Amino acid sequence: MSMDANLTLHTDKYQINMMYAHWGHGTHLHRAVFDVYFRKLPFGNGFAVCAGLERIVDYVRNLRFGEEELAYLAEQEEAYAPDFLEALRQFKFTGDIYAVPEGTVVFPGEPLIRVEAAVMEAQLIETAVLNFLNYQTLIATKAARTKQVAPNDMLLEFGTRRAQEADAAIWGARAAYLAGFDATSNLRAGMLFGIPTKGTHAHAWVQSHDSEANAFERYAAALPDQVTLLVDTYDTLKSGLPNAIRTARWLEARGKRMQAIRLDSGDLAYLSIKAREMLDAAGLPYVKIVASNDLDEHIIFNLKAQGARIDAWGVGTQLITAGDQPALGGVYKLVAREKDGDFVPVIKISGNPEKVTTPGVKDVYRIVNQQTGKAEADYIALKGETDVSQGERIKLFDPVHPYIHKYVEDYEALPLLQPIFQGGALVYKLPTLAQIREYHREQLALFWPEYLRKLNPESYPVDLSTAAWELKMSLIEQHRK
Ligand SMILES: Nc1ncnc2c1ncn2[C@@H]1O[C@H](COP(=O)(O)OP(=O)(O)OP(=O)(O)O)[C@@H](O)[C@H]1O
Ligand SMILES: O=P(O)(O)OC[C@H]1O[C@H](OP(=O)(O)OP(=O)(O)O)[C@H](O)[C@@H]1O
Ligand SMILES: O=C(O)c1cccnc1
Repeated sequence: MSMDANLTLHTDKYQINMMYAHWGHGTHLHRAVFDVYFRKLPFGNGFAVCAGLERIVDYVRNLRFGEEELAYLAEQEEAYAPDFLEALRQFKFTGDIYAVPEGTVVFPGEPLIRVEAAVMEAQLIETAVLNFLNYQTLIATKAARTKQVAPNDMLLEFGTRRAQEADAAIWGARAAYLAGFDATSNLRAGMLFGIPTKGTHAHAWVQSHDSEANAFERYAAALPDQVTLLVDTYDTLKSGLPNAIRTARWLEARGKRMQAIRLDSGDLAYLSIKAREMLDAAGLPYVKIVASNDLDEHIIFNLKAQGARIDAWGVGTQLITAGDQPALGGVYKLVAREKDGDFVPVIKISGNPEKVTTPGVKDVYRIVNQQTGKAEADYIALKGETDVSQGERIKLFDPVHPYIHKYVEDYEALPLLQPIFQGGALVYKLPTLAQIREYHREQLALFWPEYLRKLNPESYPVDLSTAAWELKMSLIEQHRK
């Protein structure tokens, strides 16, 4: 079997089964509209950072059932009819996709992607779209939290060895970078995406020499412009620091400057403060201090509160695995379907009000106050509602407590969903990763700090238009009868 990625069968079997059943009944080309959204923010954060679109675009463009895929499907116990497999041979994505650009600050309950396509096409892509979007958005959000506690420090992504396999490592590195990390240790992520790469050395380098002093010197001799020395193999303050200081002097004598030392165990606050004193006393104020060792945003925040003198943070396991919450629960829900040539809205009812879907084909607008330049709410309107897109007075109300409301008129409505595919053709120019990173930074500036803070943030309003709300209520009512 070739491992070259044809991702077309990167889907749940039930999608193919539904496609087959639609095909058998002749409904496979009926159009359907699906929304992608998540219901709950991860990590107790006040926002999420949308990521995954670039991978989704690549996936959708390359959807094809090749011989290997078709032969495999032919073996399945479902006994799919040969004519169905022939139809799959012709398959391509011919639908429309709208999506929120990567780096956008997003909130629960709002569509991040809208797929309008033949139901067979829309169904096939559900699994992969969620797989990409959920993971990358989760890691970008975790990275944004880390960036928030160390906004002016260097953040290094070190997670590959602990990541949930290879794709997670590289796409996680990319997600971390777009949300504010400065570099990754993964060279392939660097090569594929243009992320800056950085590397120090491991304990193995020190252990593979007779002495730490000798190890440091030989490392400095080999890479004199990129010297960061790991000082904790034997005794950080008694051995690692003095040896590193000697190496820095050795480099100075050759006209070079040592970049940094790295601390990877022990009390990082205490050790960094002591190390800073020793480096400064040795006339080496330019030598920076890197720390690593199971770091996350909480430990970094704590270390800073303790006065740690750390300039750069290597963050691995907790970031790349989103250790404290390893999944985002983004869902893909049918909101409208074609019937007699028209779209009719559909709903999914649930005893849990959060799980009742919002029917209809919808757009999402970010309502930005013209006076303050800050976002006031996101506003979900039915496609074709013109008051919001034309900046007329709109009513903002809490969909859970609709009596809490206000009217706004002095606003700019920024549409969040952008056309990505139209009739199967890519119509979106993918931004560069540098542009996404910059855009993400600008996004944060749109929000009041109370929505962004790491602990107990205010919840940002995501509102429905009156028409969208009434449609939802009427479908709920209809199903109660
Ligand atoms: N001053 C500090 N305040 C809070 N947490 C800290 C502080 N210093 C280090 N930590 C964190 O505490 C944890 C310490 O891990 P652990 O108990 O395994 O100690 P260690 O120093 O790594 O020991 P080992 O030598 O076995 O690696 C790490 O997550 C580290 O980042
Ligand atoms: O702690 P994380 O946030 O996951 O960051 C990555 C970790 O990976 C390395 O340790 P490892 O013990 O794998 O190798 P080493 O011998 O280089 O320390 C490095 O020293 C970090 O501690
Ligand atoms: O360069 C480093 O120091 C590094 C890279 C990956 C994991 N831990 C450390």
